[in-house]
Amino acid sequence: MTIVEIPGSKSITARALFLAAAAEGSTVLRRPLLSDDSEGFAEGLRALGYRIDQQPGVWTVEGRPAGPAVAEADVFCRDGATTARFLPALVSAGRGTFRFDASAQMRRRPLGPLTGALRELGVDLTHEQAEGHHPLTVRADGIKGGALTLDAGLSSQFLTALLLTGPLTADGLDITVSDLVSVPYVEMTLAMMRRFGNDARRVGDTFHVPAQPYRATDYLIEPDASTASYFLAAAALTGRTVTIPGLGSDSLQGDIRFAEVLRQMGAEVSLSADSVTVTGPERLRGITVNMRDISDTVPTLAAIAPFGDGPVRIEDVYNTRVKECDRLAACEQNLRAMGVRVSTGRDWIEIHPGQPHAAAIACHGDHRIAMSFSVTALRTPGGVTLDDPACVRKTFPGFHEALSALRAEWQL
Ligand SMILES: O=C(O)C1=C[C@@H](OP(=O)(O)O)[C@@H](O)[C@H](O)C1
Ligand SMILES: C=C(OP(=O)(O)O)C(=O)O
Repeated sequence: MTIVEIPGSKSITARALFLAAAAEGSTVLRRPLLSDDSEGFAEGLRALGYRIDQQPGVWTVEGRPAGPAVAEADVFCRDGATTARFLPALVSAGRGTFRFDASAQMRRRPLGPLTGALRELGVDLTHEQAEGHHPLTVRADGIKGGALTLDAGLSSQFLTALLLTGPLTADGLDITVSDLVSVPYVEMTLAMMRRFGNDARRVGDTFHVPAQPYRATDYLIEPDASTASYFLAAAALTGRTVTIPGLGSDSLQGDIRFAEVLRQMGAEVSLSADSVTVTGPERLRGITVNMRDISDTVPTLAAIAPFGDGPVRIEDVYNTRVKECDRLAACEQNLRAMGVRVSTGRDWIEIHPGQPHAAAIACHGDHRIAMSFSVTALRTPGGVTLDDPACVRKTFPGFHEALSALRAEWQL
């Protein structure tokens, strides 16, 4: 049995930073993620005048319920969609002129439903180039609040940004959503808002957010369940056993359900409140699975799918086409390059059984493509080469070292 320590959750770290910045008092965050996304989020807050003390394993954030400490700022959001979507909403509830830009990759990703909603709430927001994309400028003068509608079919992060901001408005928000994807991330948002003292709740398709101030707290960040998926998949693929401590049925992260997907494929899975263990079967089974709730693990599943005894079909994942890259297209391209038969439609991918051969993998600057196909390499004679191995820094800079340690232990 191999124990793998997984770094902190990207999504929980981003929310915790937002909530701590907006809370009355000083918040202690334990075991935050150290990666490009989380560093970028913290750097963005600092540019807005928030004070964050970063010690190894412990970040302390001085909250400012009234909003940014500066009247003007320029924030670069790197590749992080949580930074690029949550921070413009945060500043909108404050006062001042704030410009946001992001990497070329992030500039391509959608923002329109969120900026449209902020405008509906009276926020003066202008896009500098393409409508609905970075760069943008917010001239903020507080938000009164009220009712609004939101299309969350491309990303749940639009809703999370508004939910997190709701308590900072004068009257609170009532947000009615359509076509919501990635529901577990919204449940995570509500659960974390509760931990910081706000009783936002969902009734049907409407989210009610009272203007109830956030209070500082002491918050322990869980290991990242999407990152865990690569190590659980590695066990499933090689017939080994991997245990991940700190991540189990009590997790706030929907992606822990990836273990259930592996169970359907024949792996032995045991889940306690705070750990998960996966043992790979003799032969993986082909399955059909809807991954709308856990779409960050689509590339992980696609990468081990050729080793099934029948086709693996992944459905209802259109929005994986607007992530760091078009992930259905990237999975299709790379599996084909390895000689695997694969087909895709608007919101699905189907992968047929076959032994992959060595190939050069096009990462498209996407950490999940790089990490997923590194797992395929464990059972690919000749392995793979990645055109951009460093792109894993977005969520797990130490990924390659961690996977090499597994290889060494398993003598692969
Ligand atoms: O809110 C979050 O922290 C996230 C929500 C999901 O995005 P979508 O809602 O765009 O699917 C997920 O893919 C992303 O990695 C993190
Ligand atoms: C989609 C992802 O990130 P982001 O927060 O940039 O959307 C991801 O980490 O897979």
